[in-house]
Amino acid sequence: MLRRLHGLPGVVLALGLTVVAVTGAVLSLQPALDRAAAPAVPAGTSVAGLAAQVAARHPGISAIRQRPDGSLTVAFDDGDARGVERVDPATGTGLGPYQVPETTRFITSLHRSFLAGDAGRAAAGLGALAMLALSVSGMLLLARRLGGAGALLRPIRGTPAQRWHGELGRLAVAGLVLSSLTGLWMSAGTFGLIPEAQGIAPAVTASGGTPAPVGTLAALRSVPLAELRELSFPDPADPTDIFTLRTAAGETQIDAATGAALAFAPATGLERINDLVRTLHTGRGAWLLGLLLGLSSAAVPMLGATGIILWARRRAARPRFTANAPARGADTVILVGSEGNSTWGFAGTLHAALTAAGHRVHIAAMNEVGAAHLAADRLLILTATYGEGDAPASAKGFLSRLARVPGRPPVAVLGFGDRNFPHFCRFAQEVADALEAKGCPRLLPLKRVDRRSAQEFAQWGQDLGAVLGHDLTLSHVAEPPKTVPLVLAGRELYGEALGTPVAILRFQAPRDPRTGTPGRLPAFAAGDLAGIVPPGDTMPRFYSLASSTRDGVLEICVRLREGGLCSTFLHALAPGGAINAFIRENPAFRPAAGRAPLILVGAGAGIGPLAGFVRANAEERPMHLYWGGRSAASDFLYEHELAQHLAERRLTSLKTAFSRDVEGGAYVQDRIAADAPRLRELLKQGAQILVCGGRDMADAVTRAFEPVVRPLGLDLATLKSCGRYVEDVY
Ligand SMILES: Cc1cc2nc3c(=O)[nH]c(=O)nc-3n(C[C@H](O)[C@H](O)[C@H](O)COP(=O)(O)O)c2cc1C
Repeated sequence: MLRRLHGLPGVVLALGLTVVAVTGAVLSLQPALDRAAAPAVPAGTSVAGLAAQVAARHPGISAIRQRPDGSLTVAFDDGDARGVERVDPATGTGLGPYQVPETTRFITSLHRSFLAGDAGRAAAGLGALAMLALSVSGMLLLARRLGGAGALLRPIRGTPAQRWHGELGRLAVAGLVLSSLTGLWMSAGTFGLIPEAQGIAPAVTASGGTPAPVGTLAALRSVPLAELRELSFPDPADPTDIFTLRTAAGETQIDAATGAALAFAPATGLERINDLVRTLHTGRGAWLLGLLLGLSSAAVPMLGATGIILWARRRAARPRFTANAPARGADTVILVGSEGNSTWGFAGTLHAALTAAGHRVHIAAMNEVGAAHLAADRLLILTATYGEGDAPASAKGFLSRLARVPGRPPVAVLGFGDRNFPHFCRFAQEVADALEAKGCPRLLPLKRVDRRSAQEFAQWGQDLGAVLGHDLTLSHVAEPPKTVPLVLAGRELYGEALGTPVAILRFQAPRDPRTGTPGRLPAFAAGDLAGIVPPGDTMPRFYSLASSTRDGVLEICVRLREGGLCSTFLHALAPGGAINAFIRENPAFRPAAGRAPLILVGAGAGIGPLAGFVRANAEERPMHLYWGGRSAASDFLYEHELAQHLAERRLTSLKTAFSRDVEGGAYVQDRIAADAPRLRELLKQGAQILVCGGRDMADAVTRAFEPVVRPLGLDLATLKSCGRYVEDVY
């Protein structure tokens, strides 16, 4: 719901809001410029003093105004000359005619009404309402993503578009909320939705005597010039007319002959609110606030652009289902937890089979769980597991939402995972436990599907059919991922002497056969994953990328595994040989933004993405690499490149450990333990730790880091939860 409120309306309104925000940002400069240009109002000058000086030059003076930026203007009609003139507050001398530049007038009109009169003014008012809704829903979404309102200042992880959108959003949100609230108030005033602010001045009777010189009037002599808002002069032809003086406190009517204050109408509460709202919206009279509001508004085009990218990506990734029954009234609800979309494919097969069997079936992402889903006759949950047994993207918010949603339908949970991971289907287990704790009866025991096995899925379908009392045949044919062809451009082989060959493979896009021009690589960054489908199989294998598109090659490190279909295929590939691959973004495994030091830890082929991070470090951010191999002579991957990076300061320090070397015989975790004091110093500076390699190495490294971080009052769980300890483990 929240995402729907934020997503599509944001995209639709992006252009209109950009116009309002950019013009607002330009106008916000005005108060600071005006303030710099306006002559200072000298202390000790009274309204009477200035009025006398100006009246001496302009016998037909009708009003003096002090504008919010502090400048003074005089309206006059002297018979031969008339107009509005700026005056020096110290001497009352004229500073030239007052006029708003044509460009400012144009920008103001664009800002207030899109140059379209009342209809445009109404649209701008609705725009302010939309901006308010987008700001609030955006912050709620960010809080949900970062782990609650208390976590709103945590580092934001994800793709560049996600990071920019989140960072800019939280920087600008206060200014945008203030601008939109005050803009809404002013719009409501324009359309008469707020009652008249002005108090009613009491009826007074002037003495009718001969007007005294304005400089002598007591009620004007007692008011400092700095407090003046406006002084209206009496009509010289009407002896009963009076002076009207407006200050922030209210309106005073003054006898032109005696100089006595005849009546005082204090400013109403509404007038004071209007004044405050105008100041808070325009920054006039508060130039610094104006600039801050302007900066917030200037973020809107970028927020719009990154928002559109995020929305389009989410839309493209969302699977489509024909005949999805509405959630309300569905007898069966399928909720899906997926990151790479394959689980959606299985869920689609299940949806179609159940619908064909006569059920009303609704399918949705686990993150969307709501009361209508839990009101169904039965709930079927299909979910993948990632990382340390974590939730996939479409299920990240499920457990926290589940606790708040009422309803206890009978459930069956089907986990999708990979037995090669130590936490096989751990998230599915957590979901099943949470549902049981909530009191949902179990329709079927938790079932785990290994590596997308169509047979295991079909078996579960039979079990489900037995419970439902009808046949349920689930024949799922996985949709192959969209791959691009790549050709091997170069290879380096290490570790042969040890019987554990590791190859660095560099691929390029094939050349155009007609023109011979090099093809374009897909977009990727070091640390993302390349999915490679070996010939004769449908299951992709994932390899961490050691390069980014900018390097002009797709580079991976592959260890030859005994009986491994894909690694055998890749090691046998000759230069010019072709593969089919696709990119899976891996935003969780990237250096955090900023200049805090990075501690990179890896072993064997796990050096790939770490070498990629170092290679991309042109800005010489402190990077410390700990890497473990078997033998310095045989499998020191990237040896020469790393030496060059050290010389160029892309790499700050390198510590290696070789397990098979006679004098060394050490592992990477030994280097961590030995370097504890230095690592503690780096962690005090906010260092982030990135670990890549096999599961056993990663566990040993975790154990080695525990005593390193403990004296700092830290623990690895905390570092992991805020993205300062991230792993890419296989
Ligand atoms: C980076 C990565 C991490 C994974 N971590 C686990 C894990 O910890 N436990 C597990 O059982 N499966 C793990 N898997 C396997 C996925 O859960 C499995 O491939 C699943 O079918 C993916 O479904 P999806 O395409 O819908 O996201 C992981 C896969 C990848 C690519």
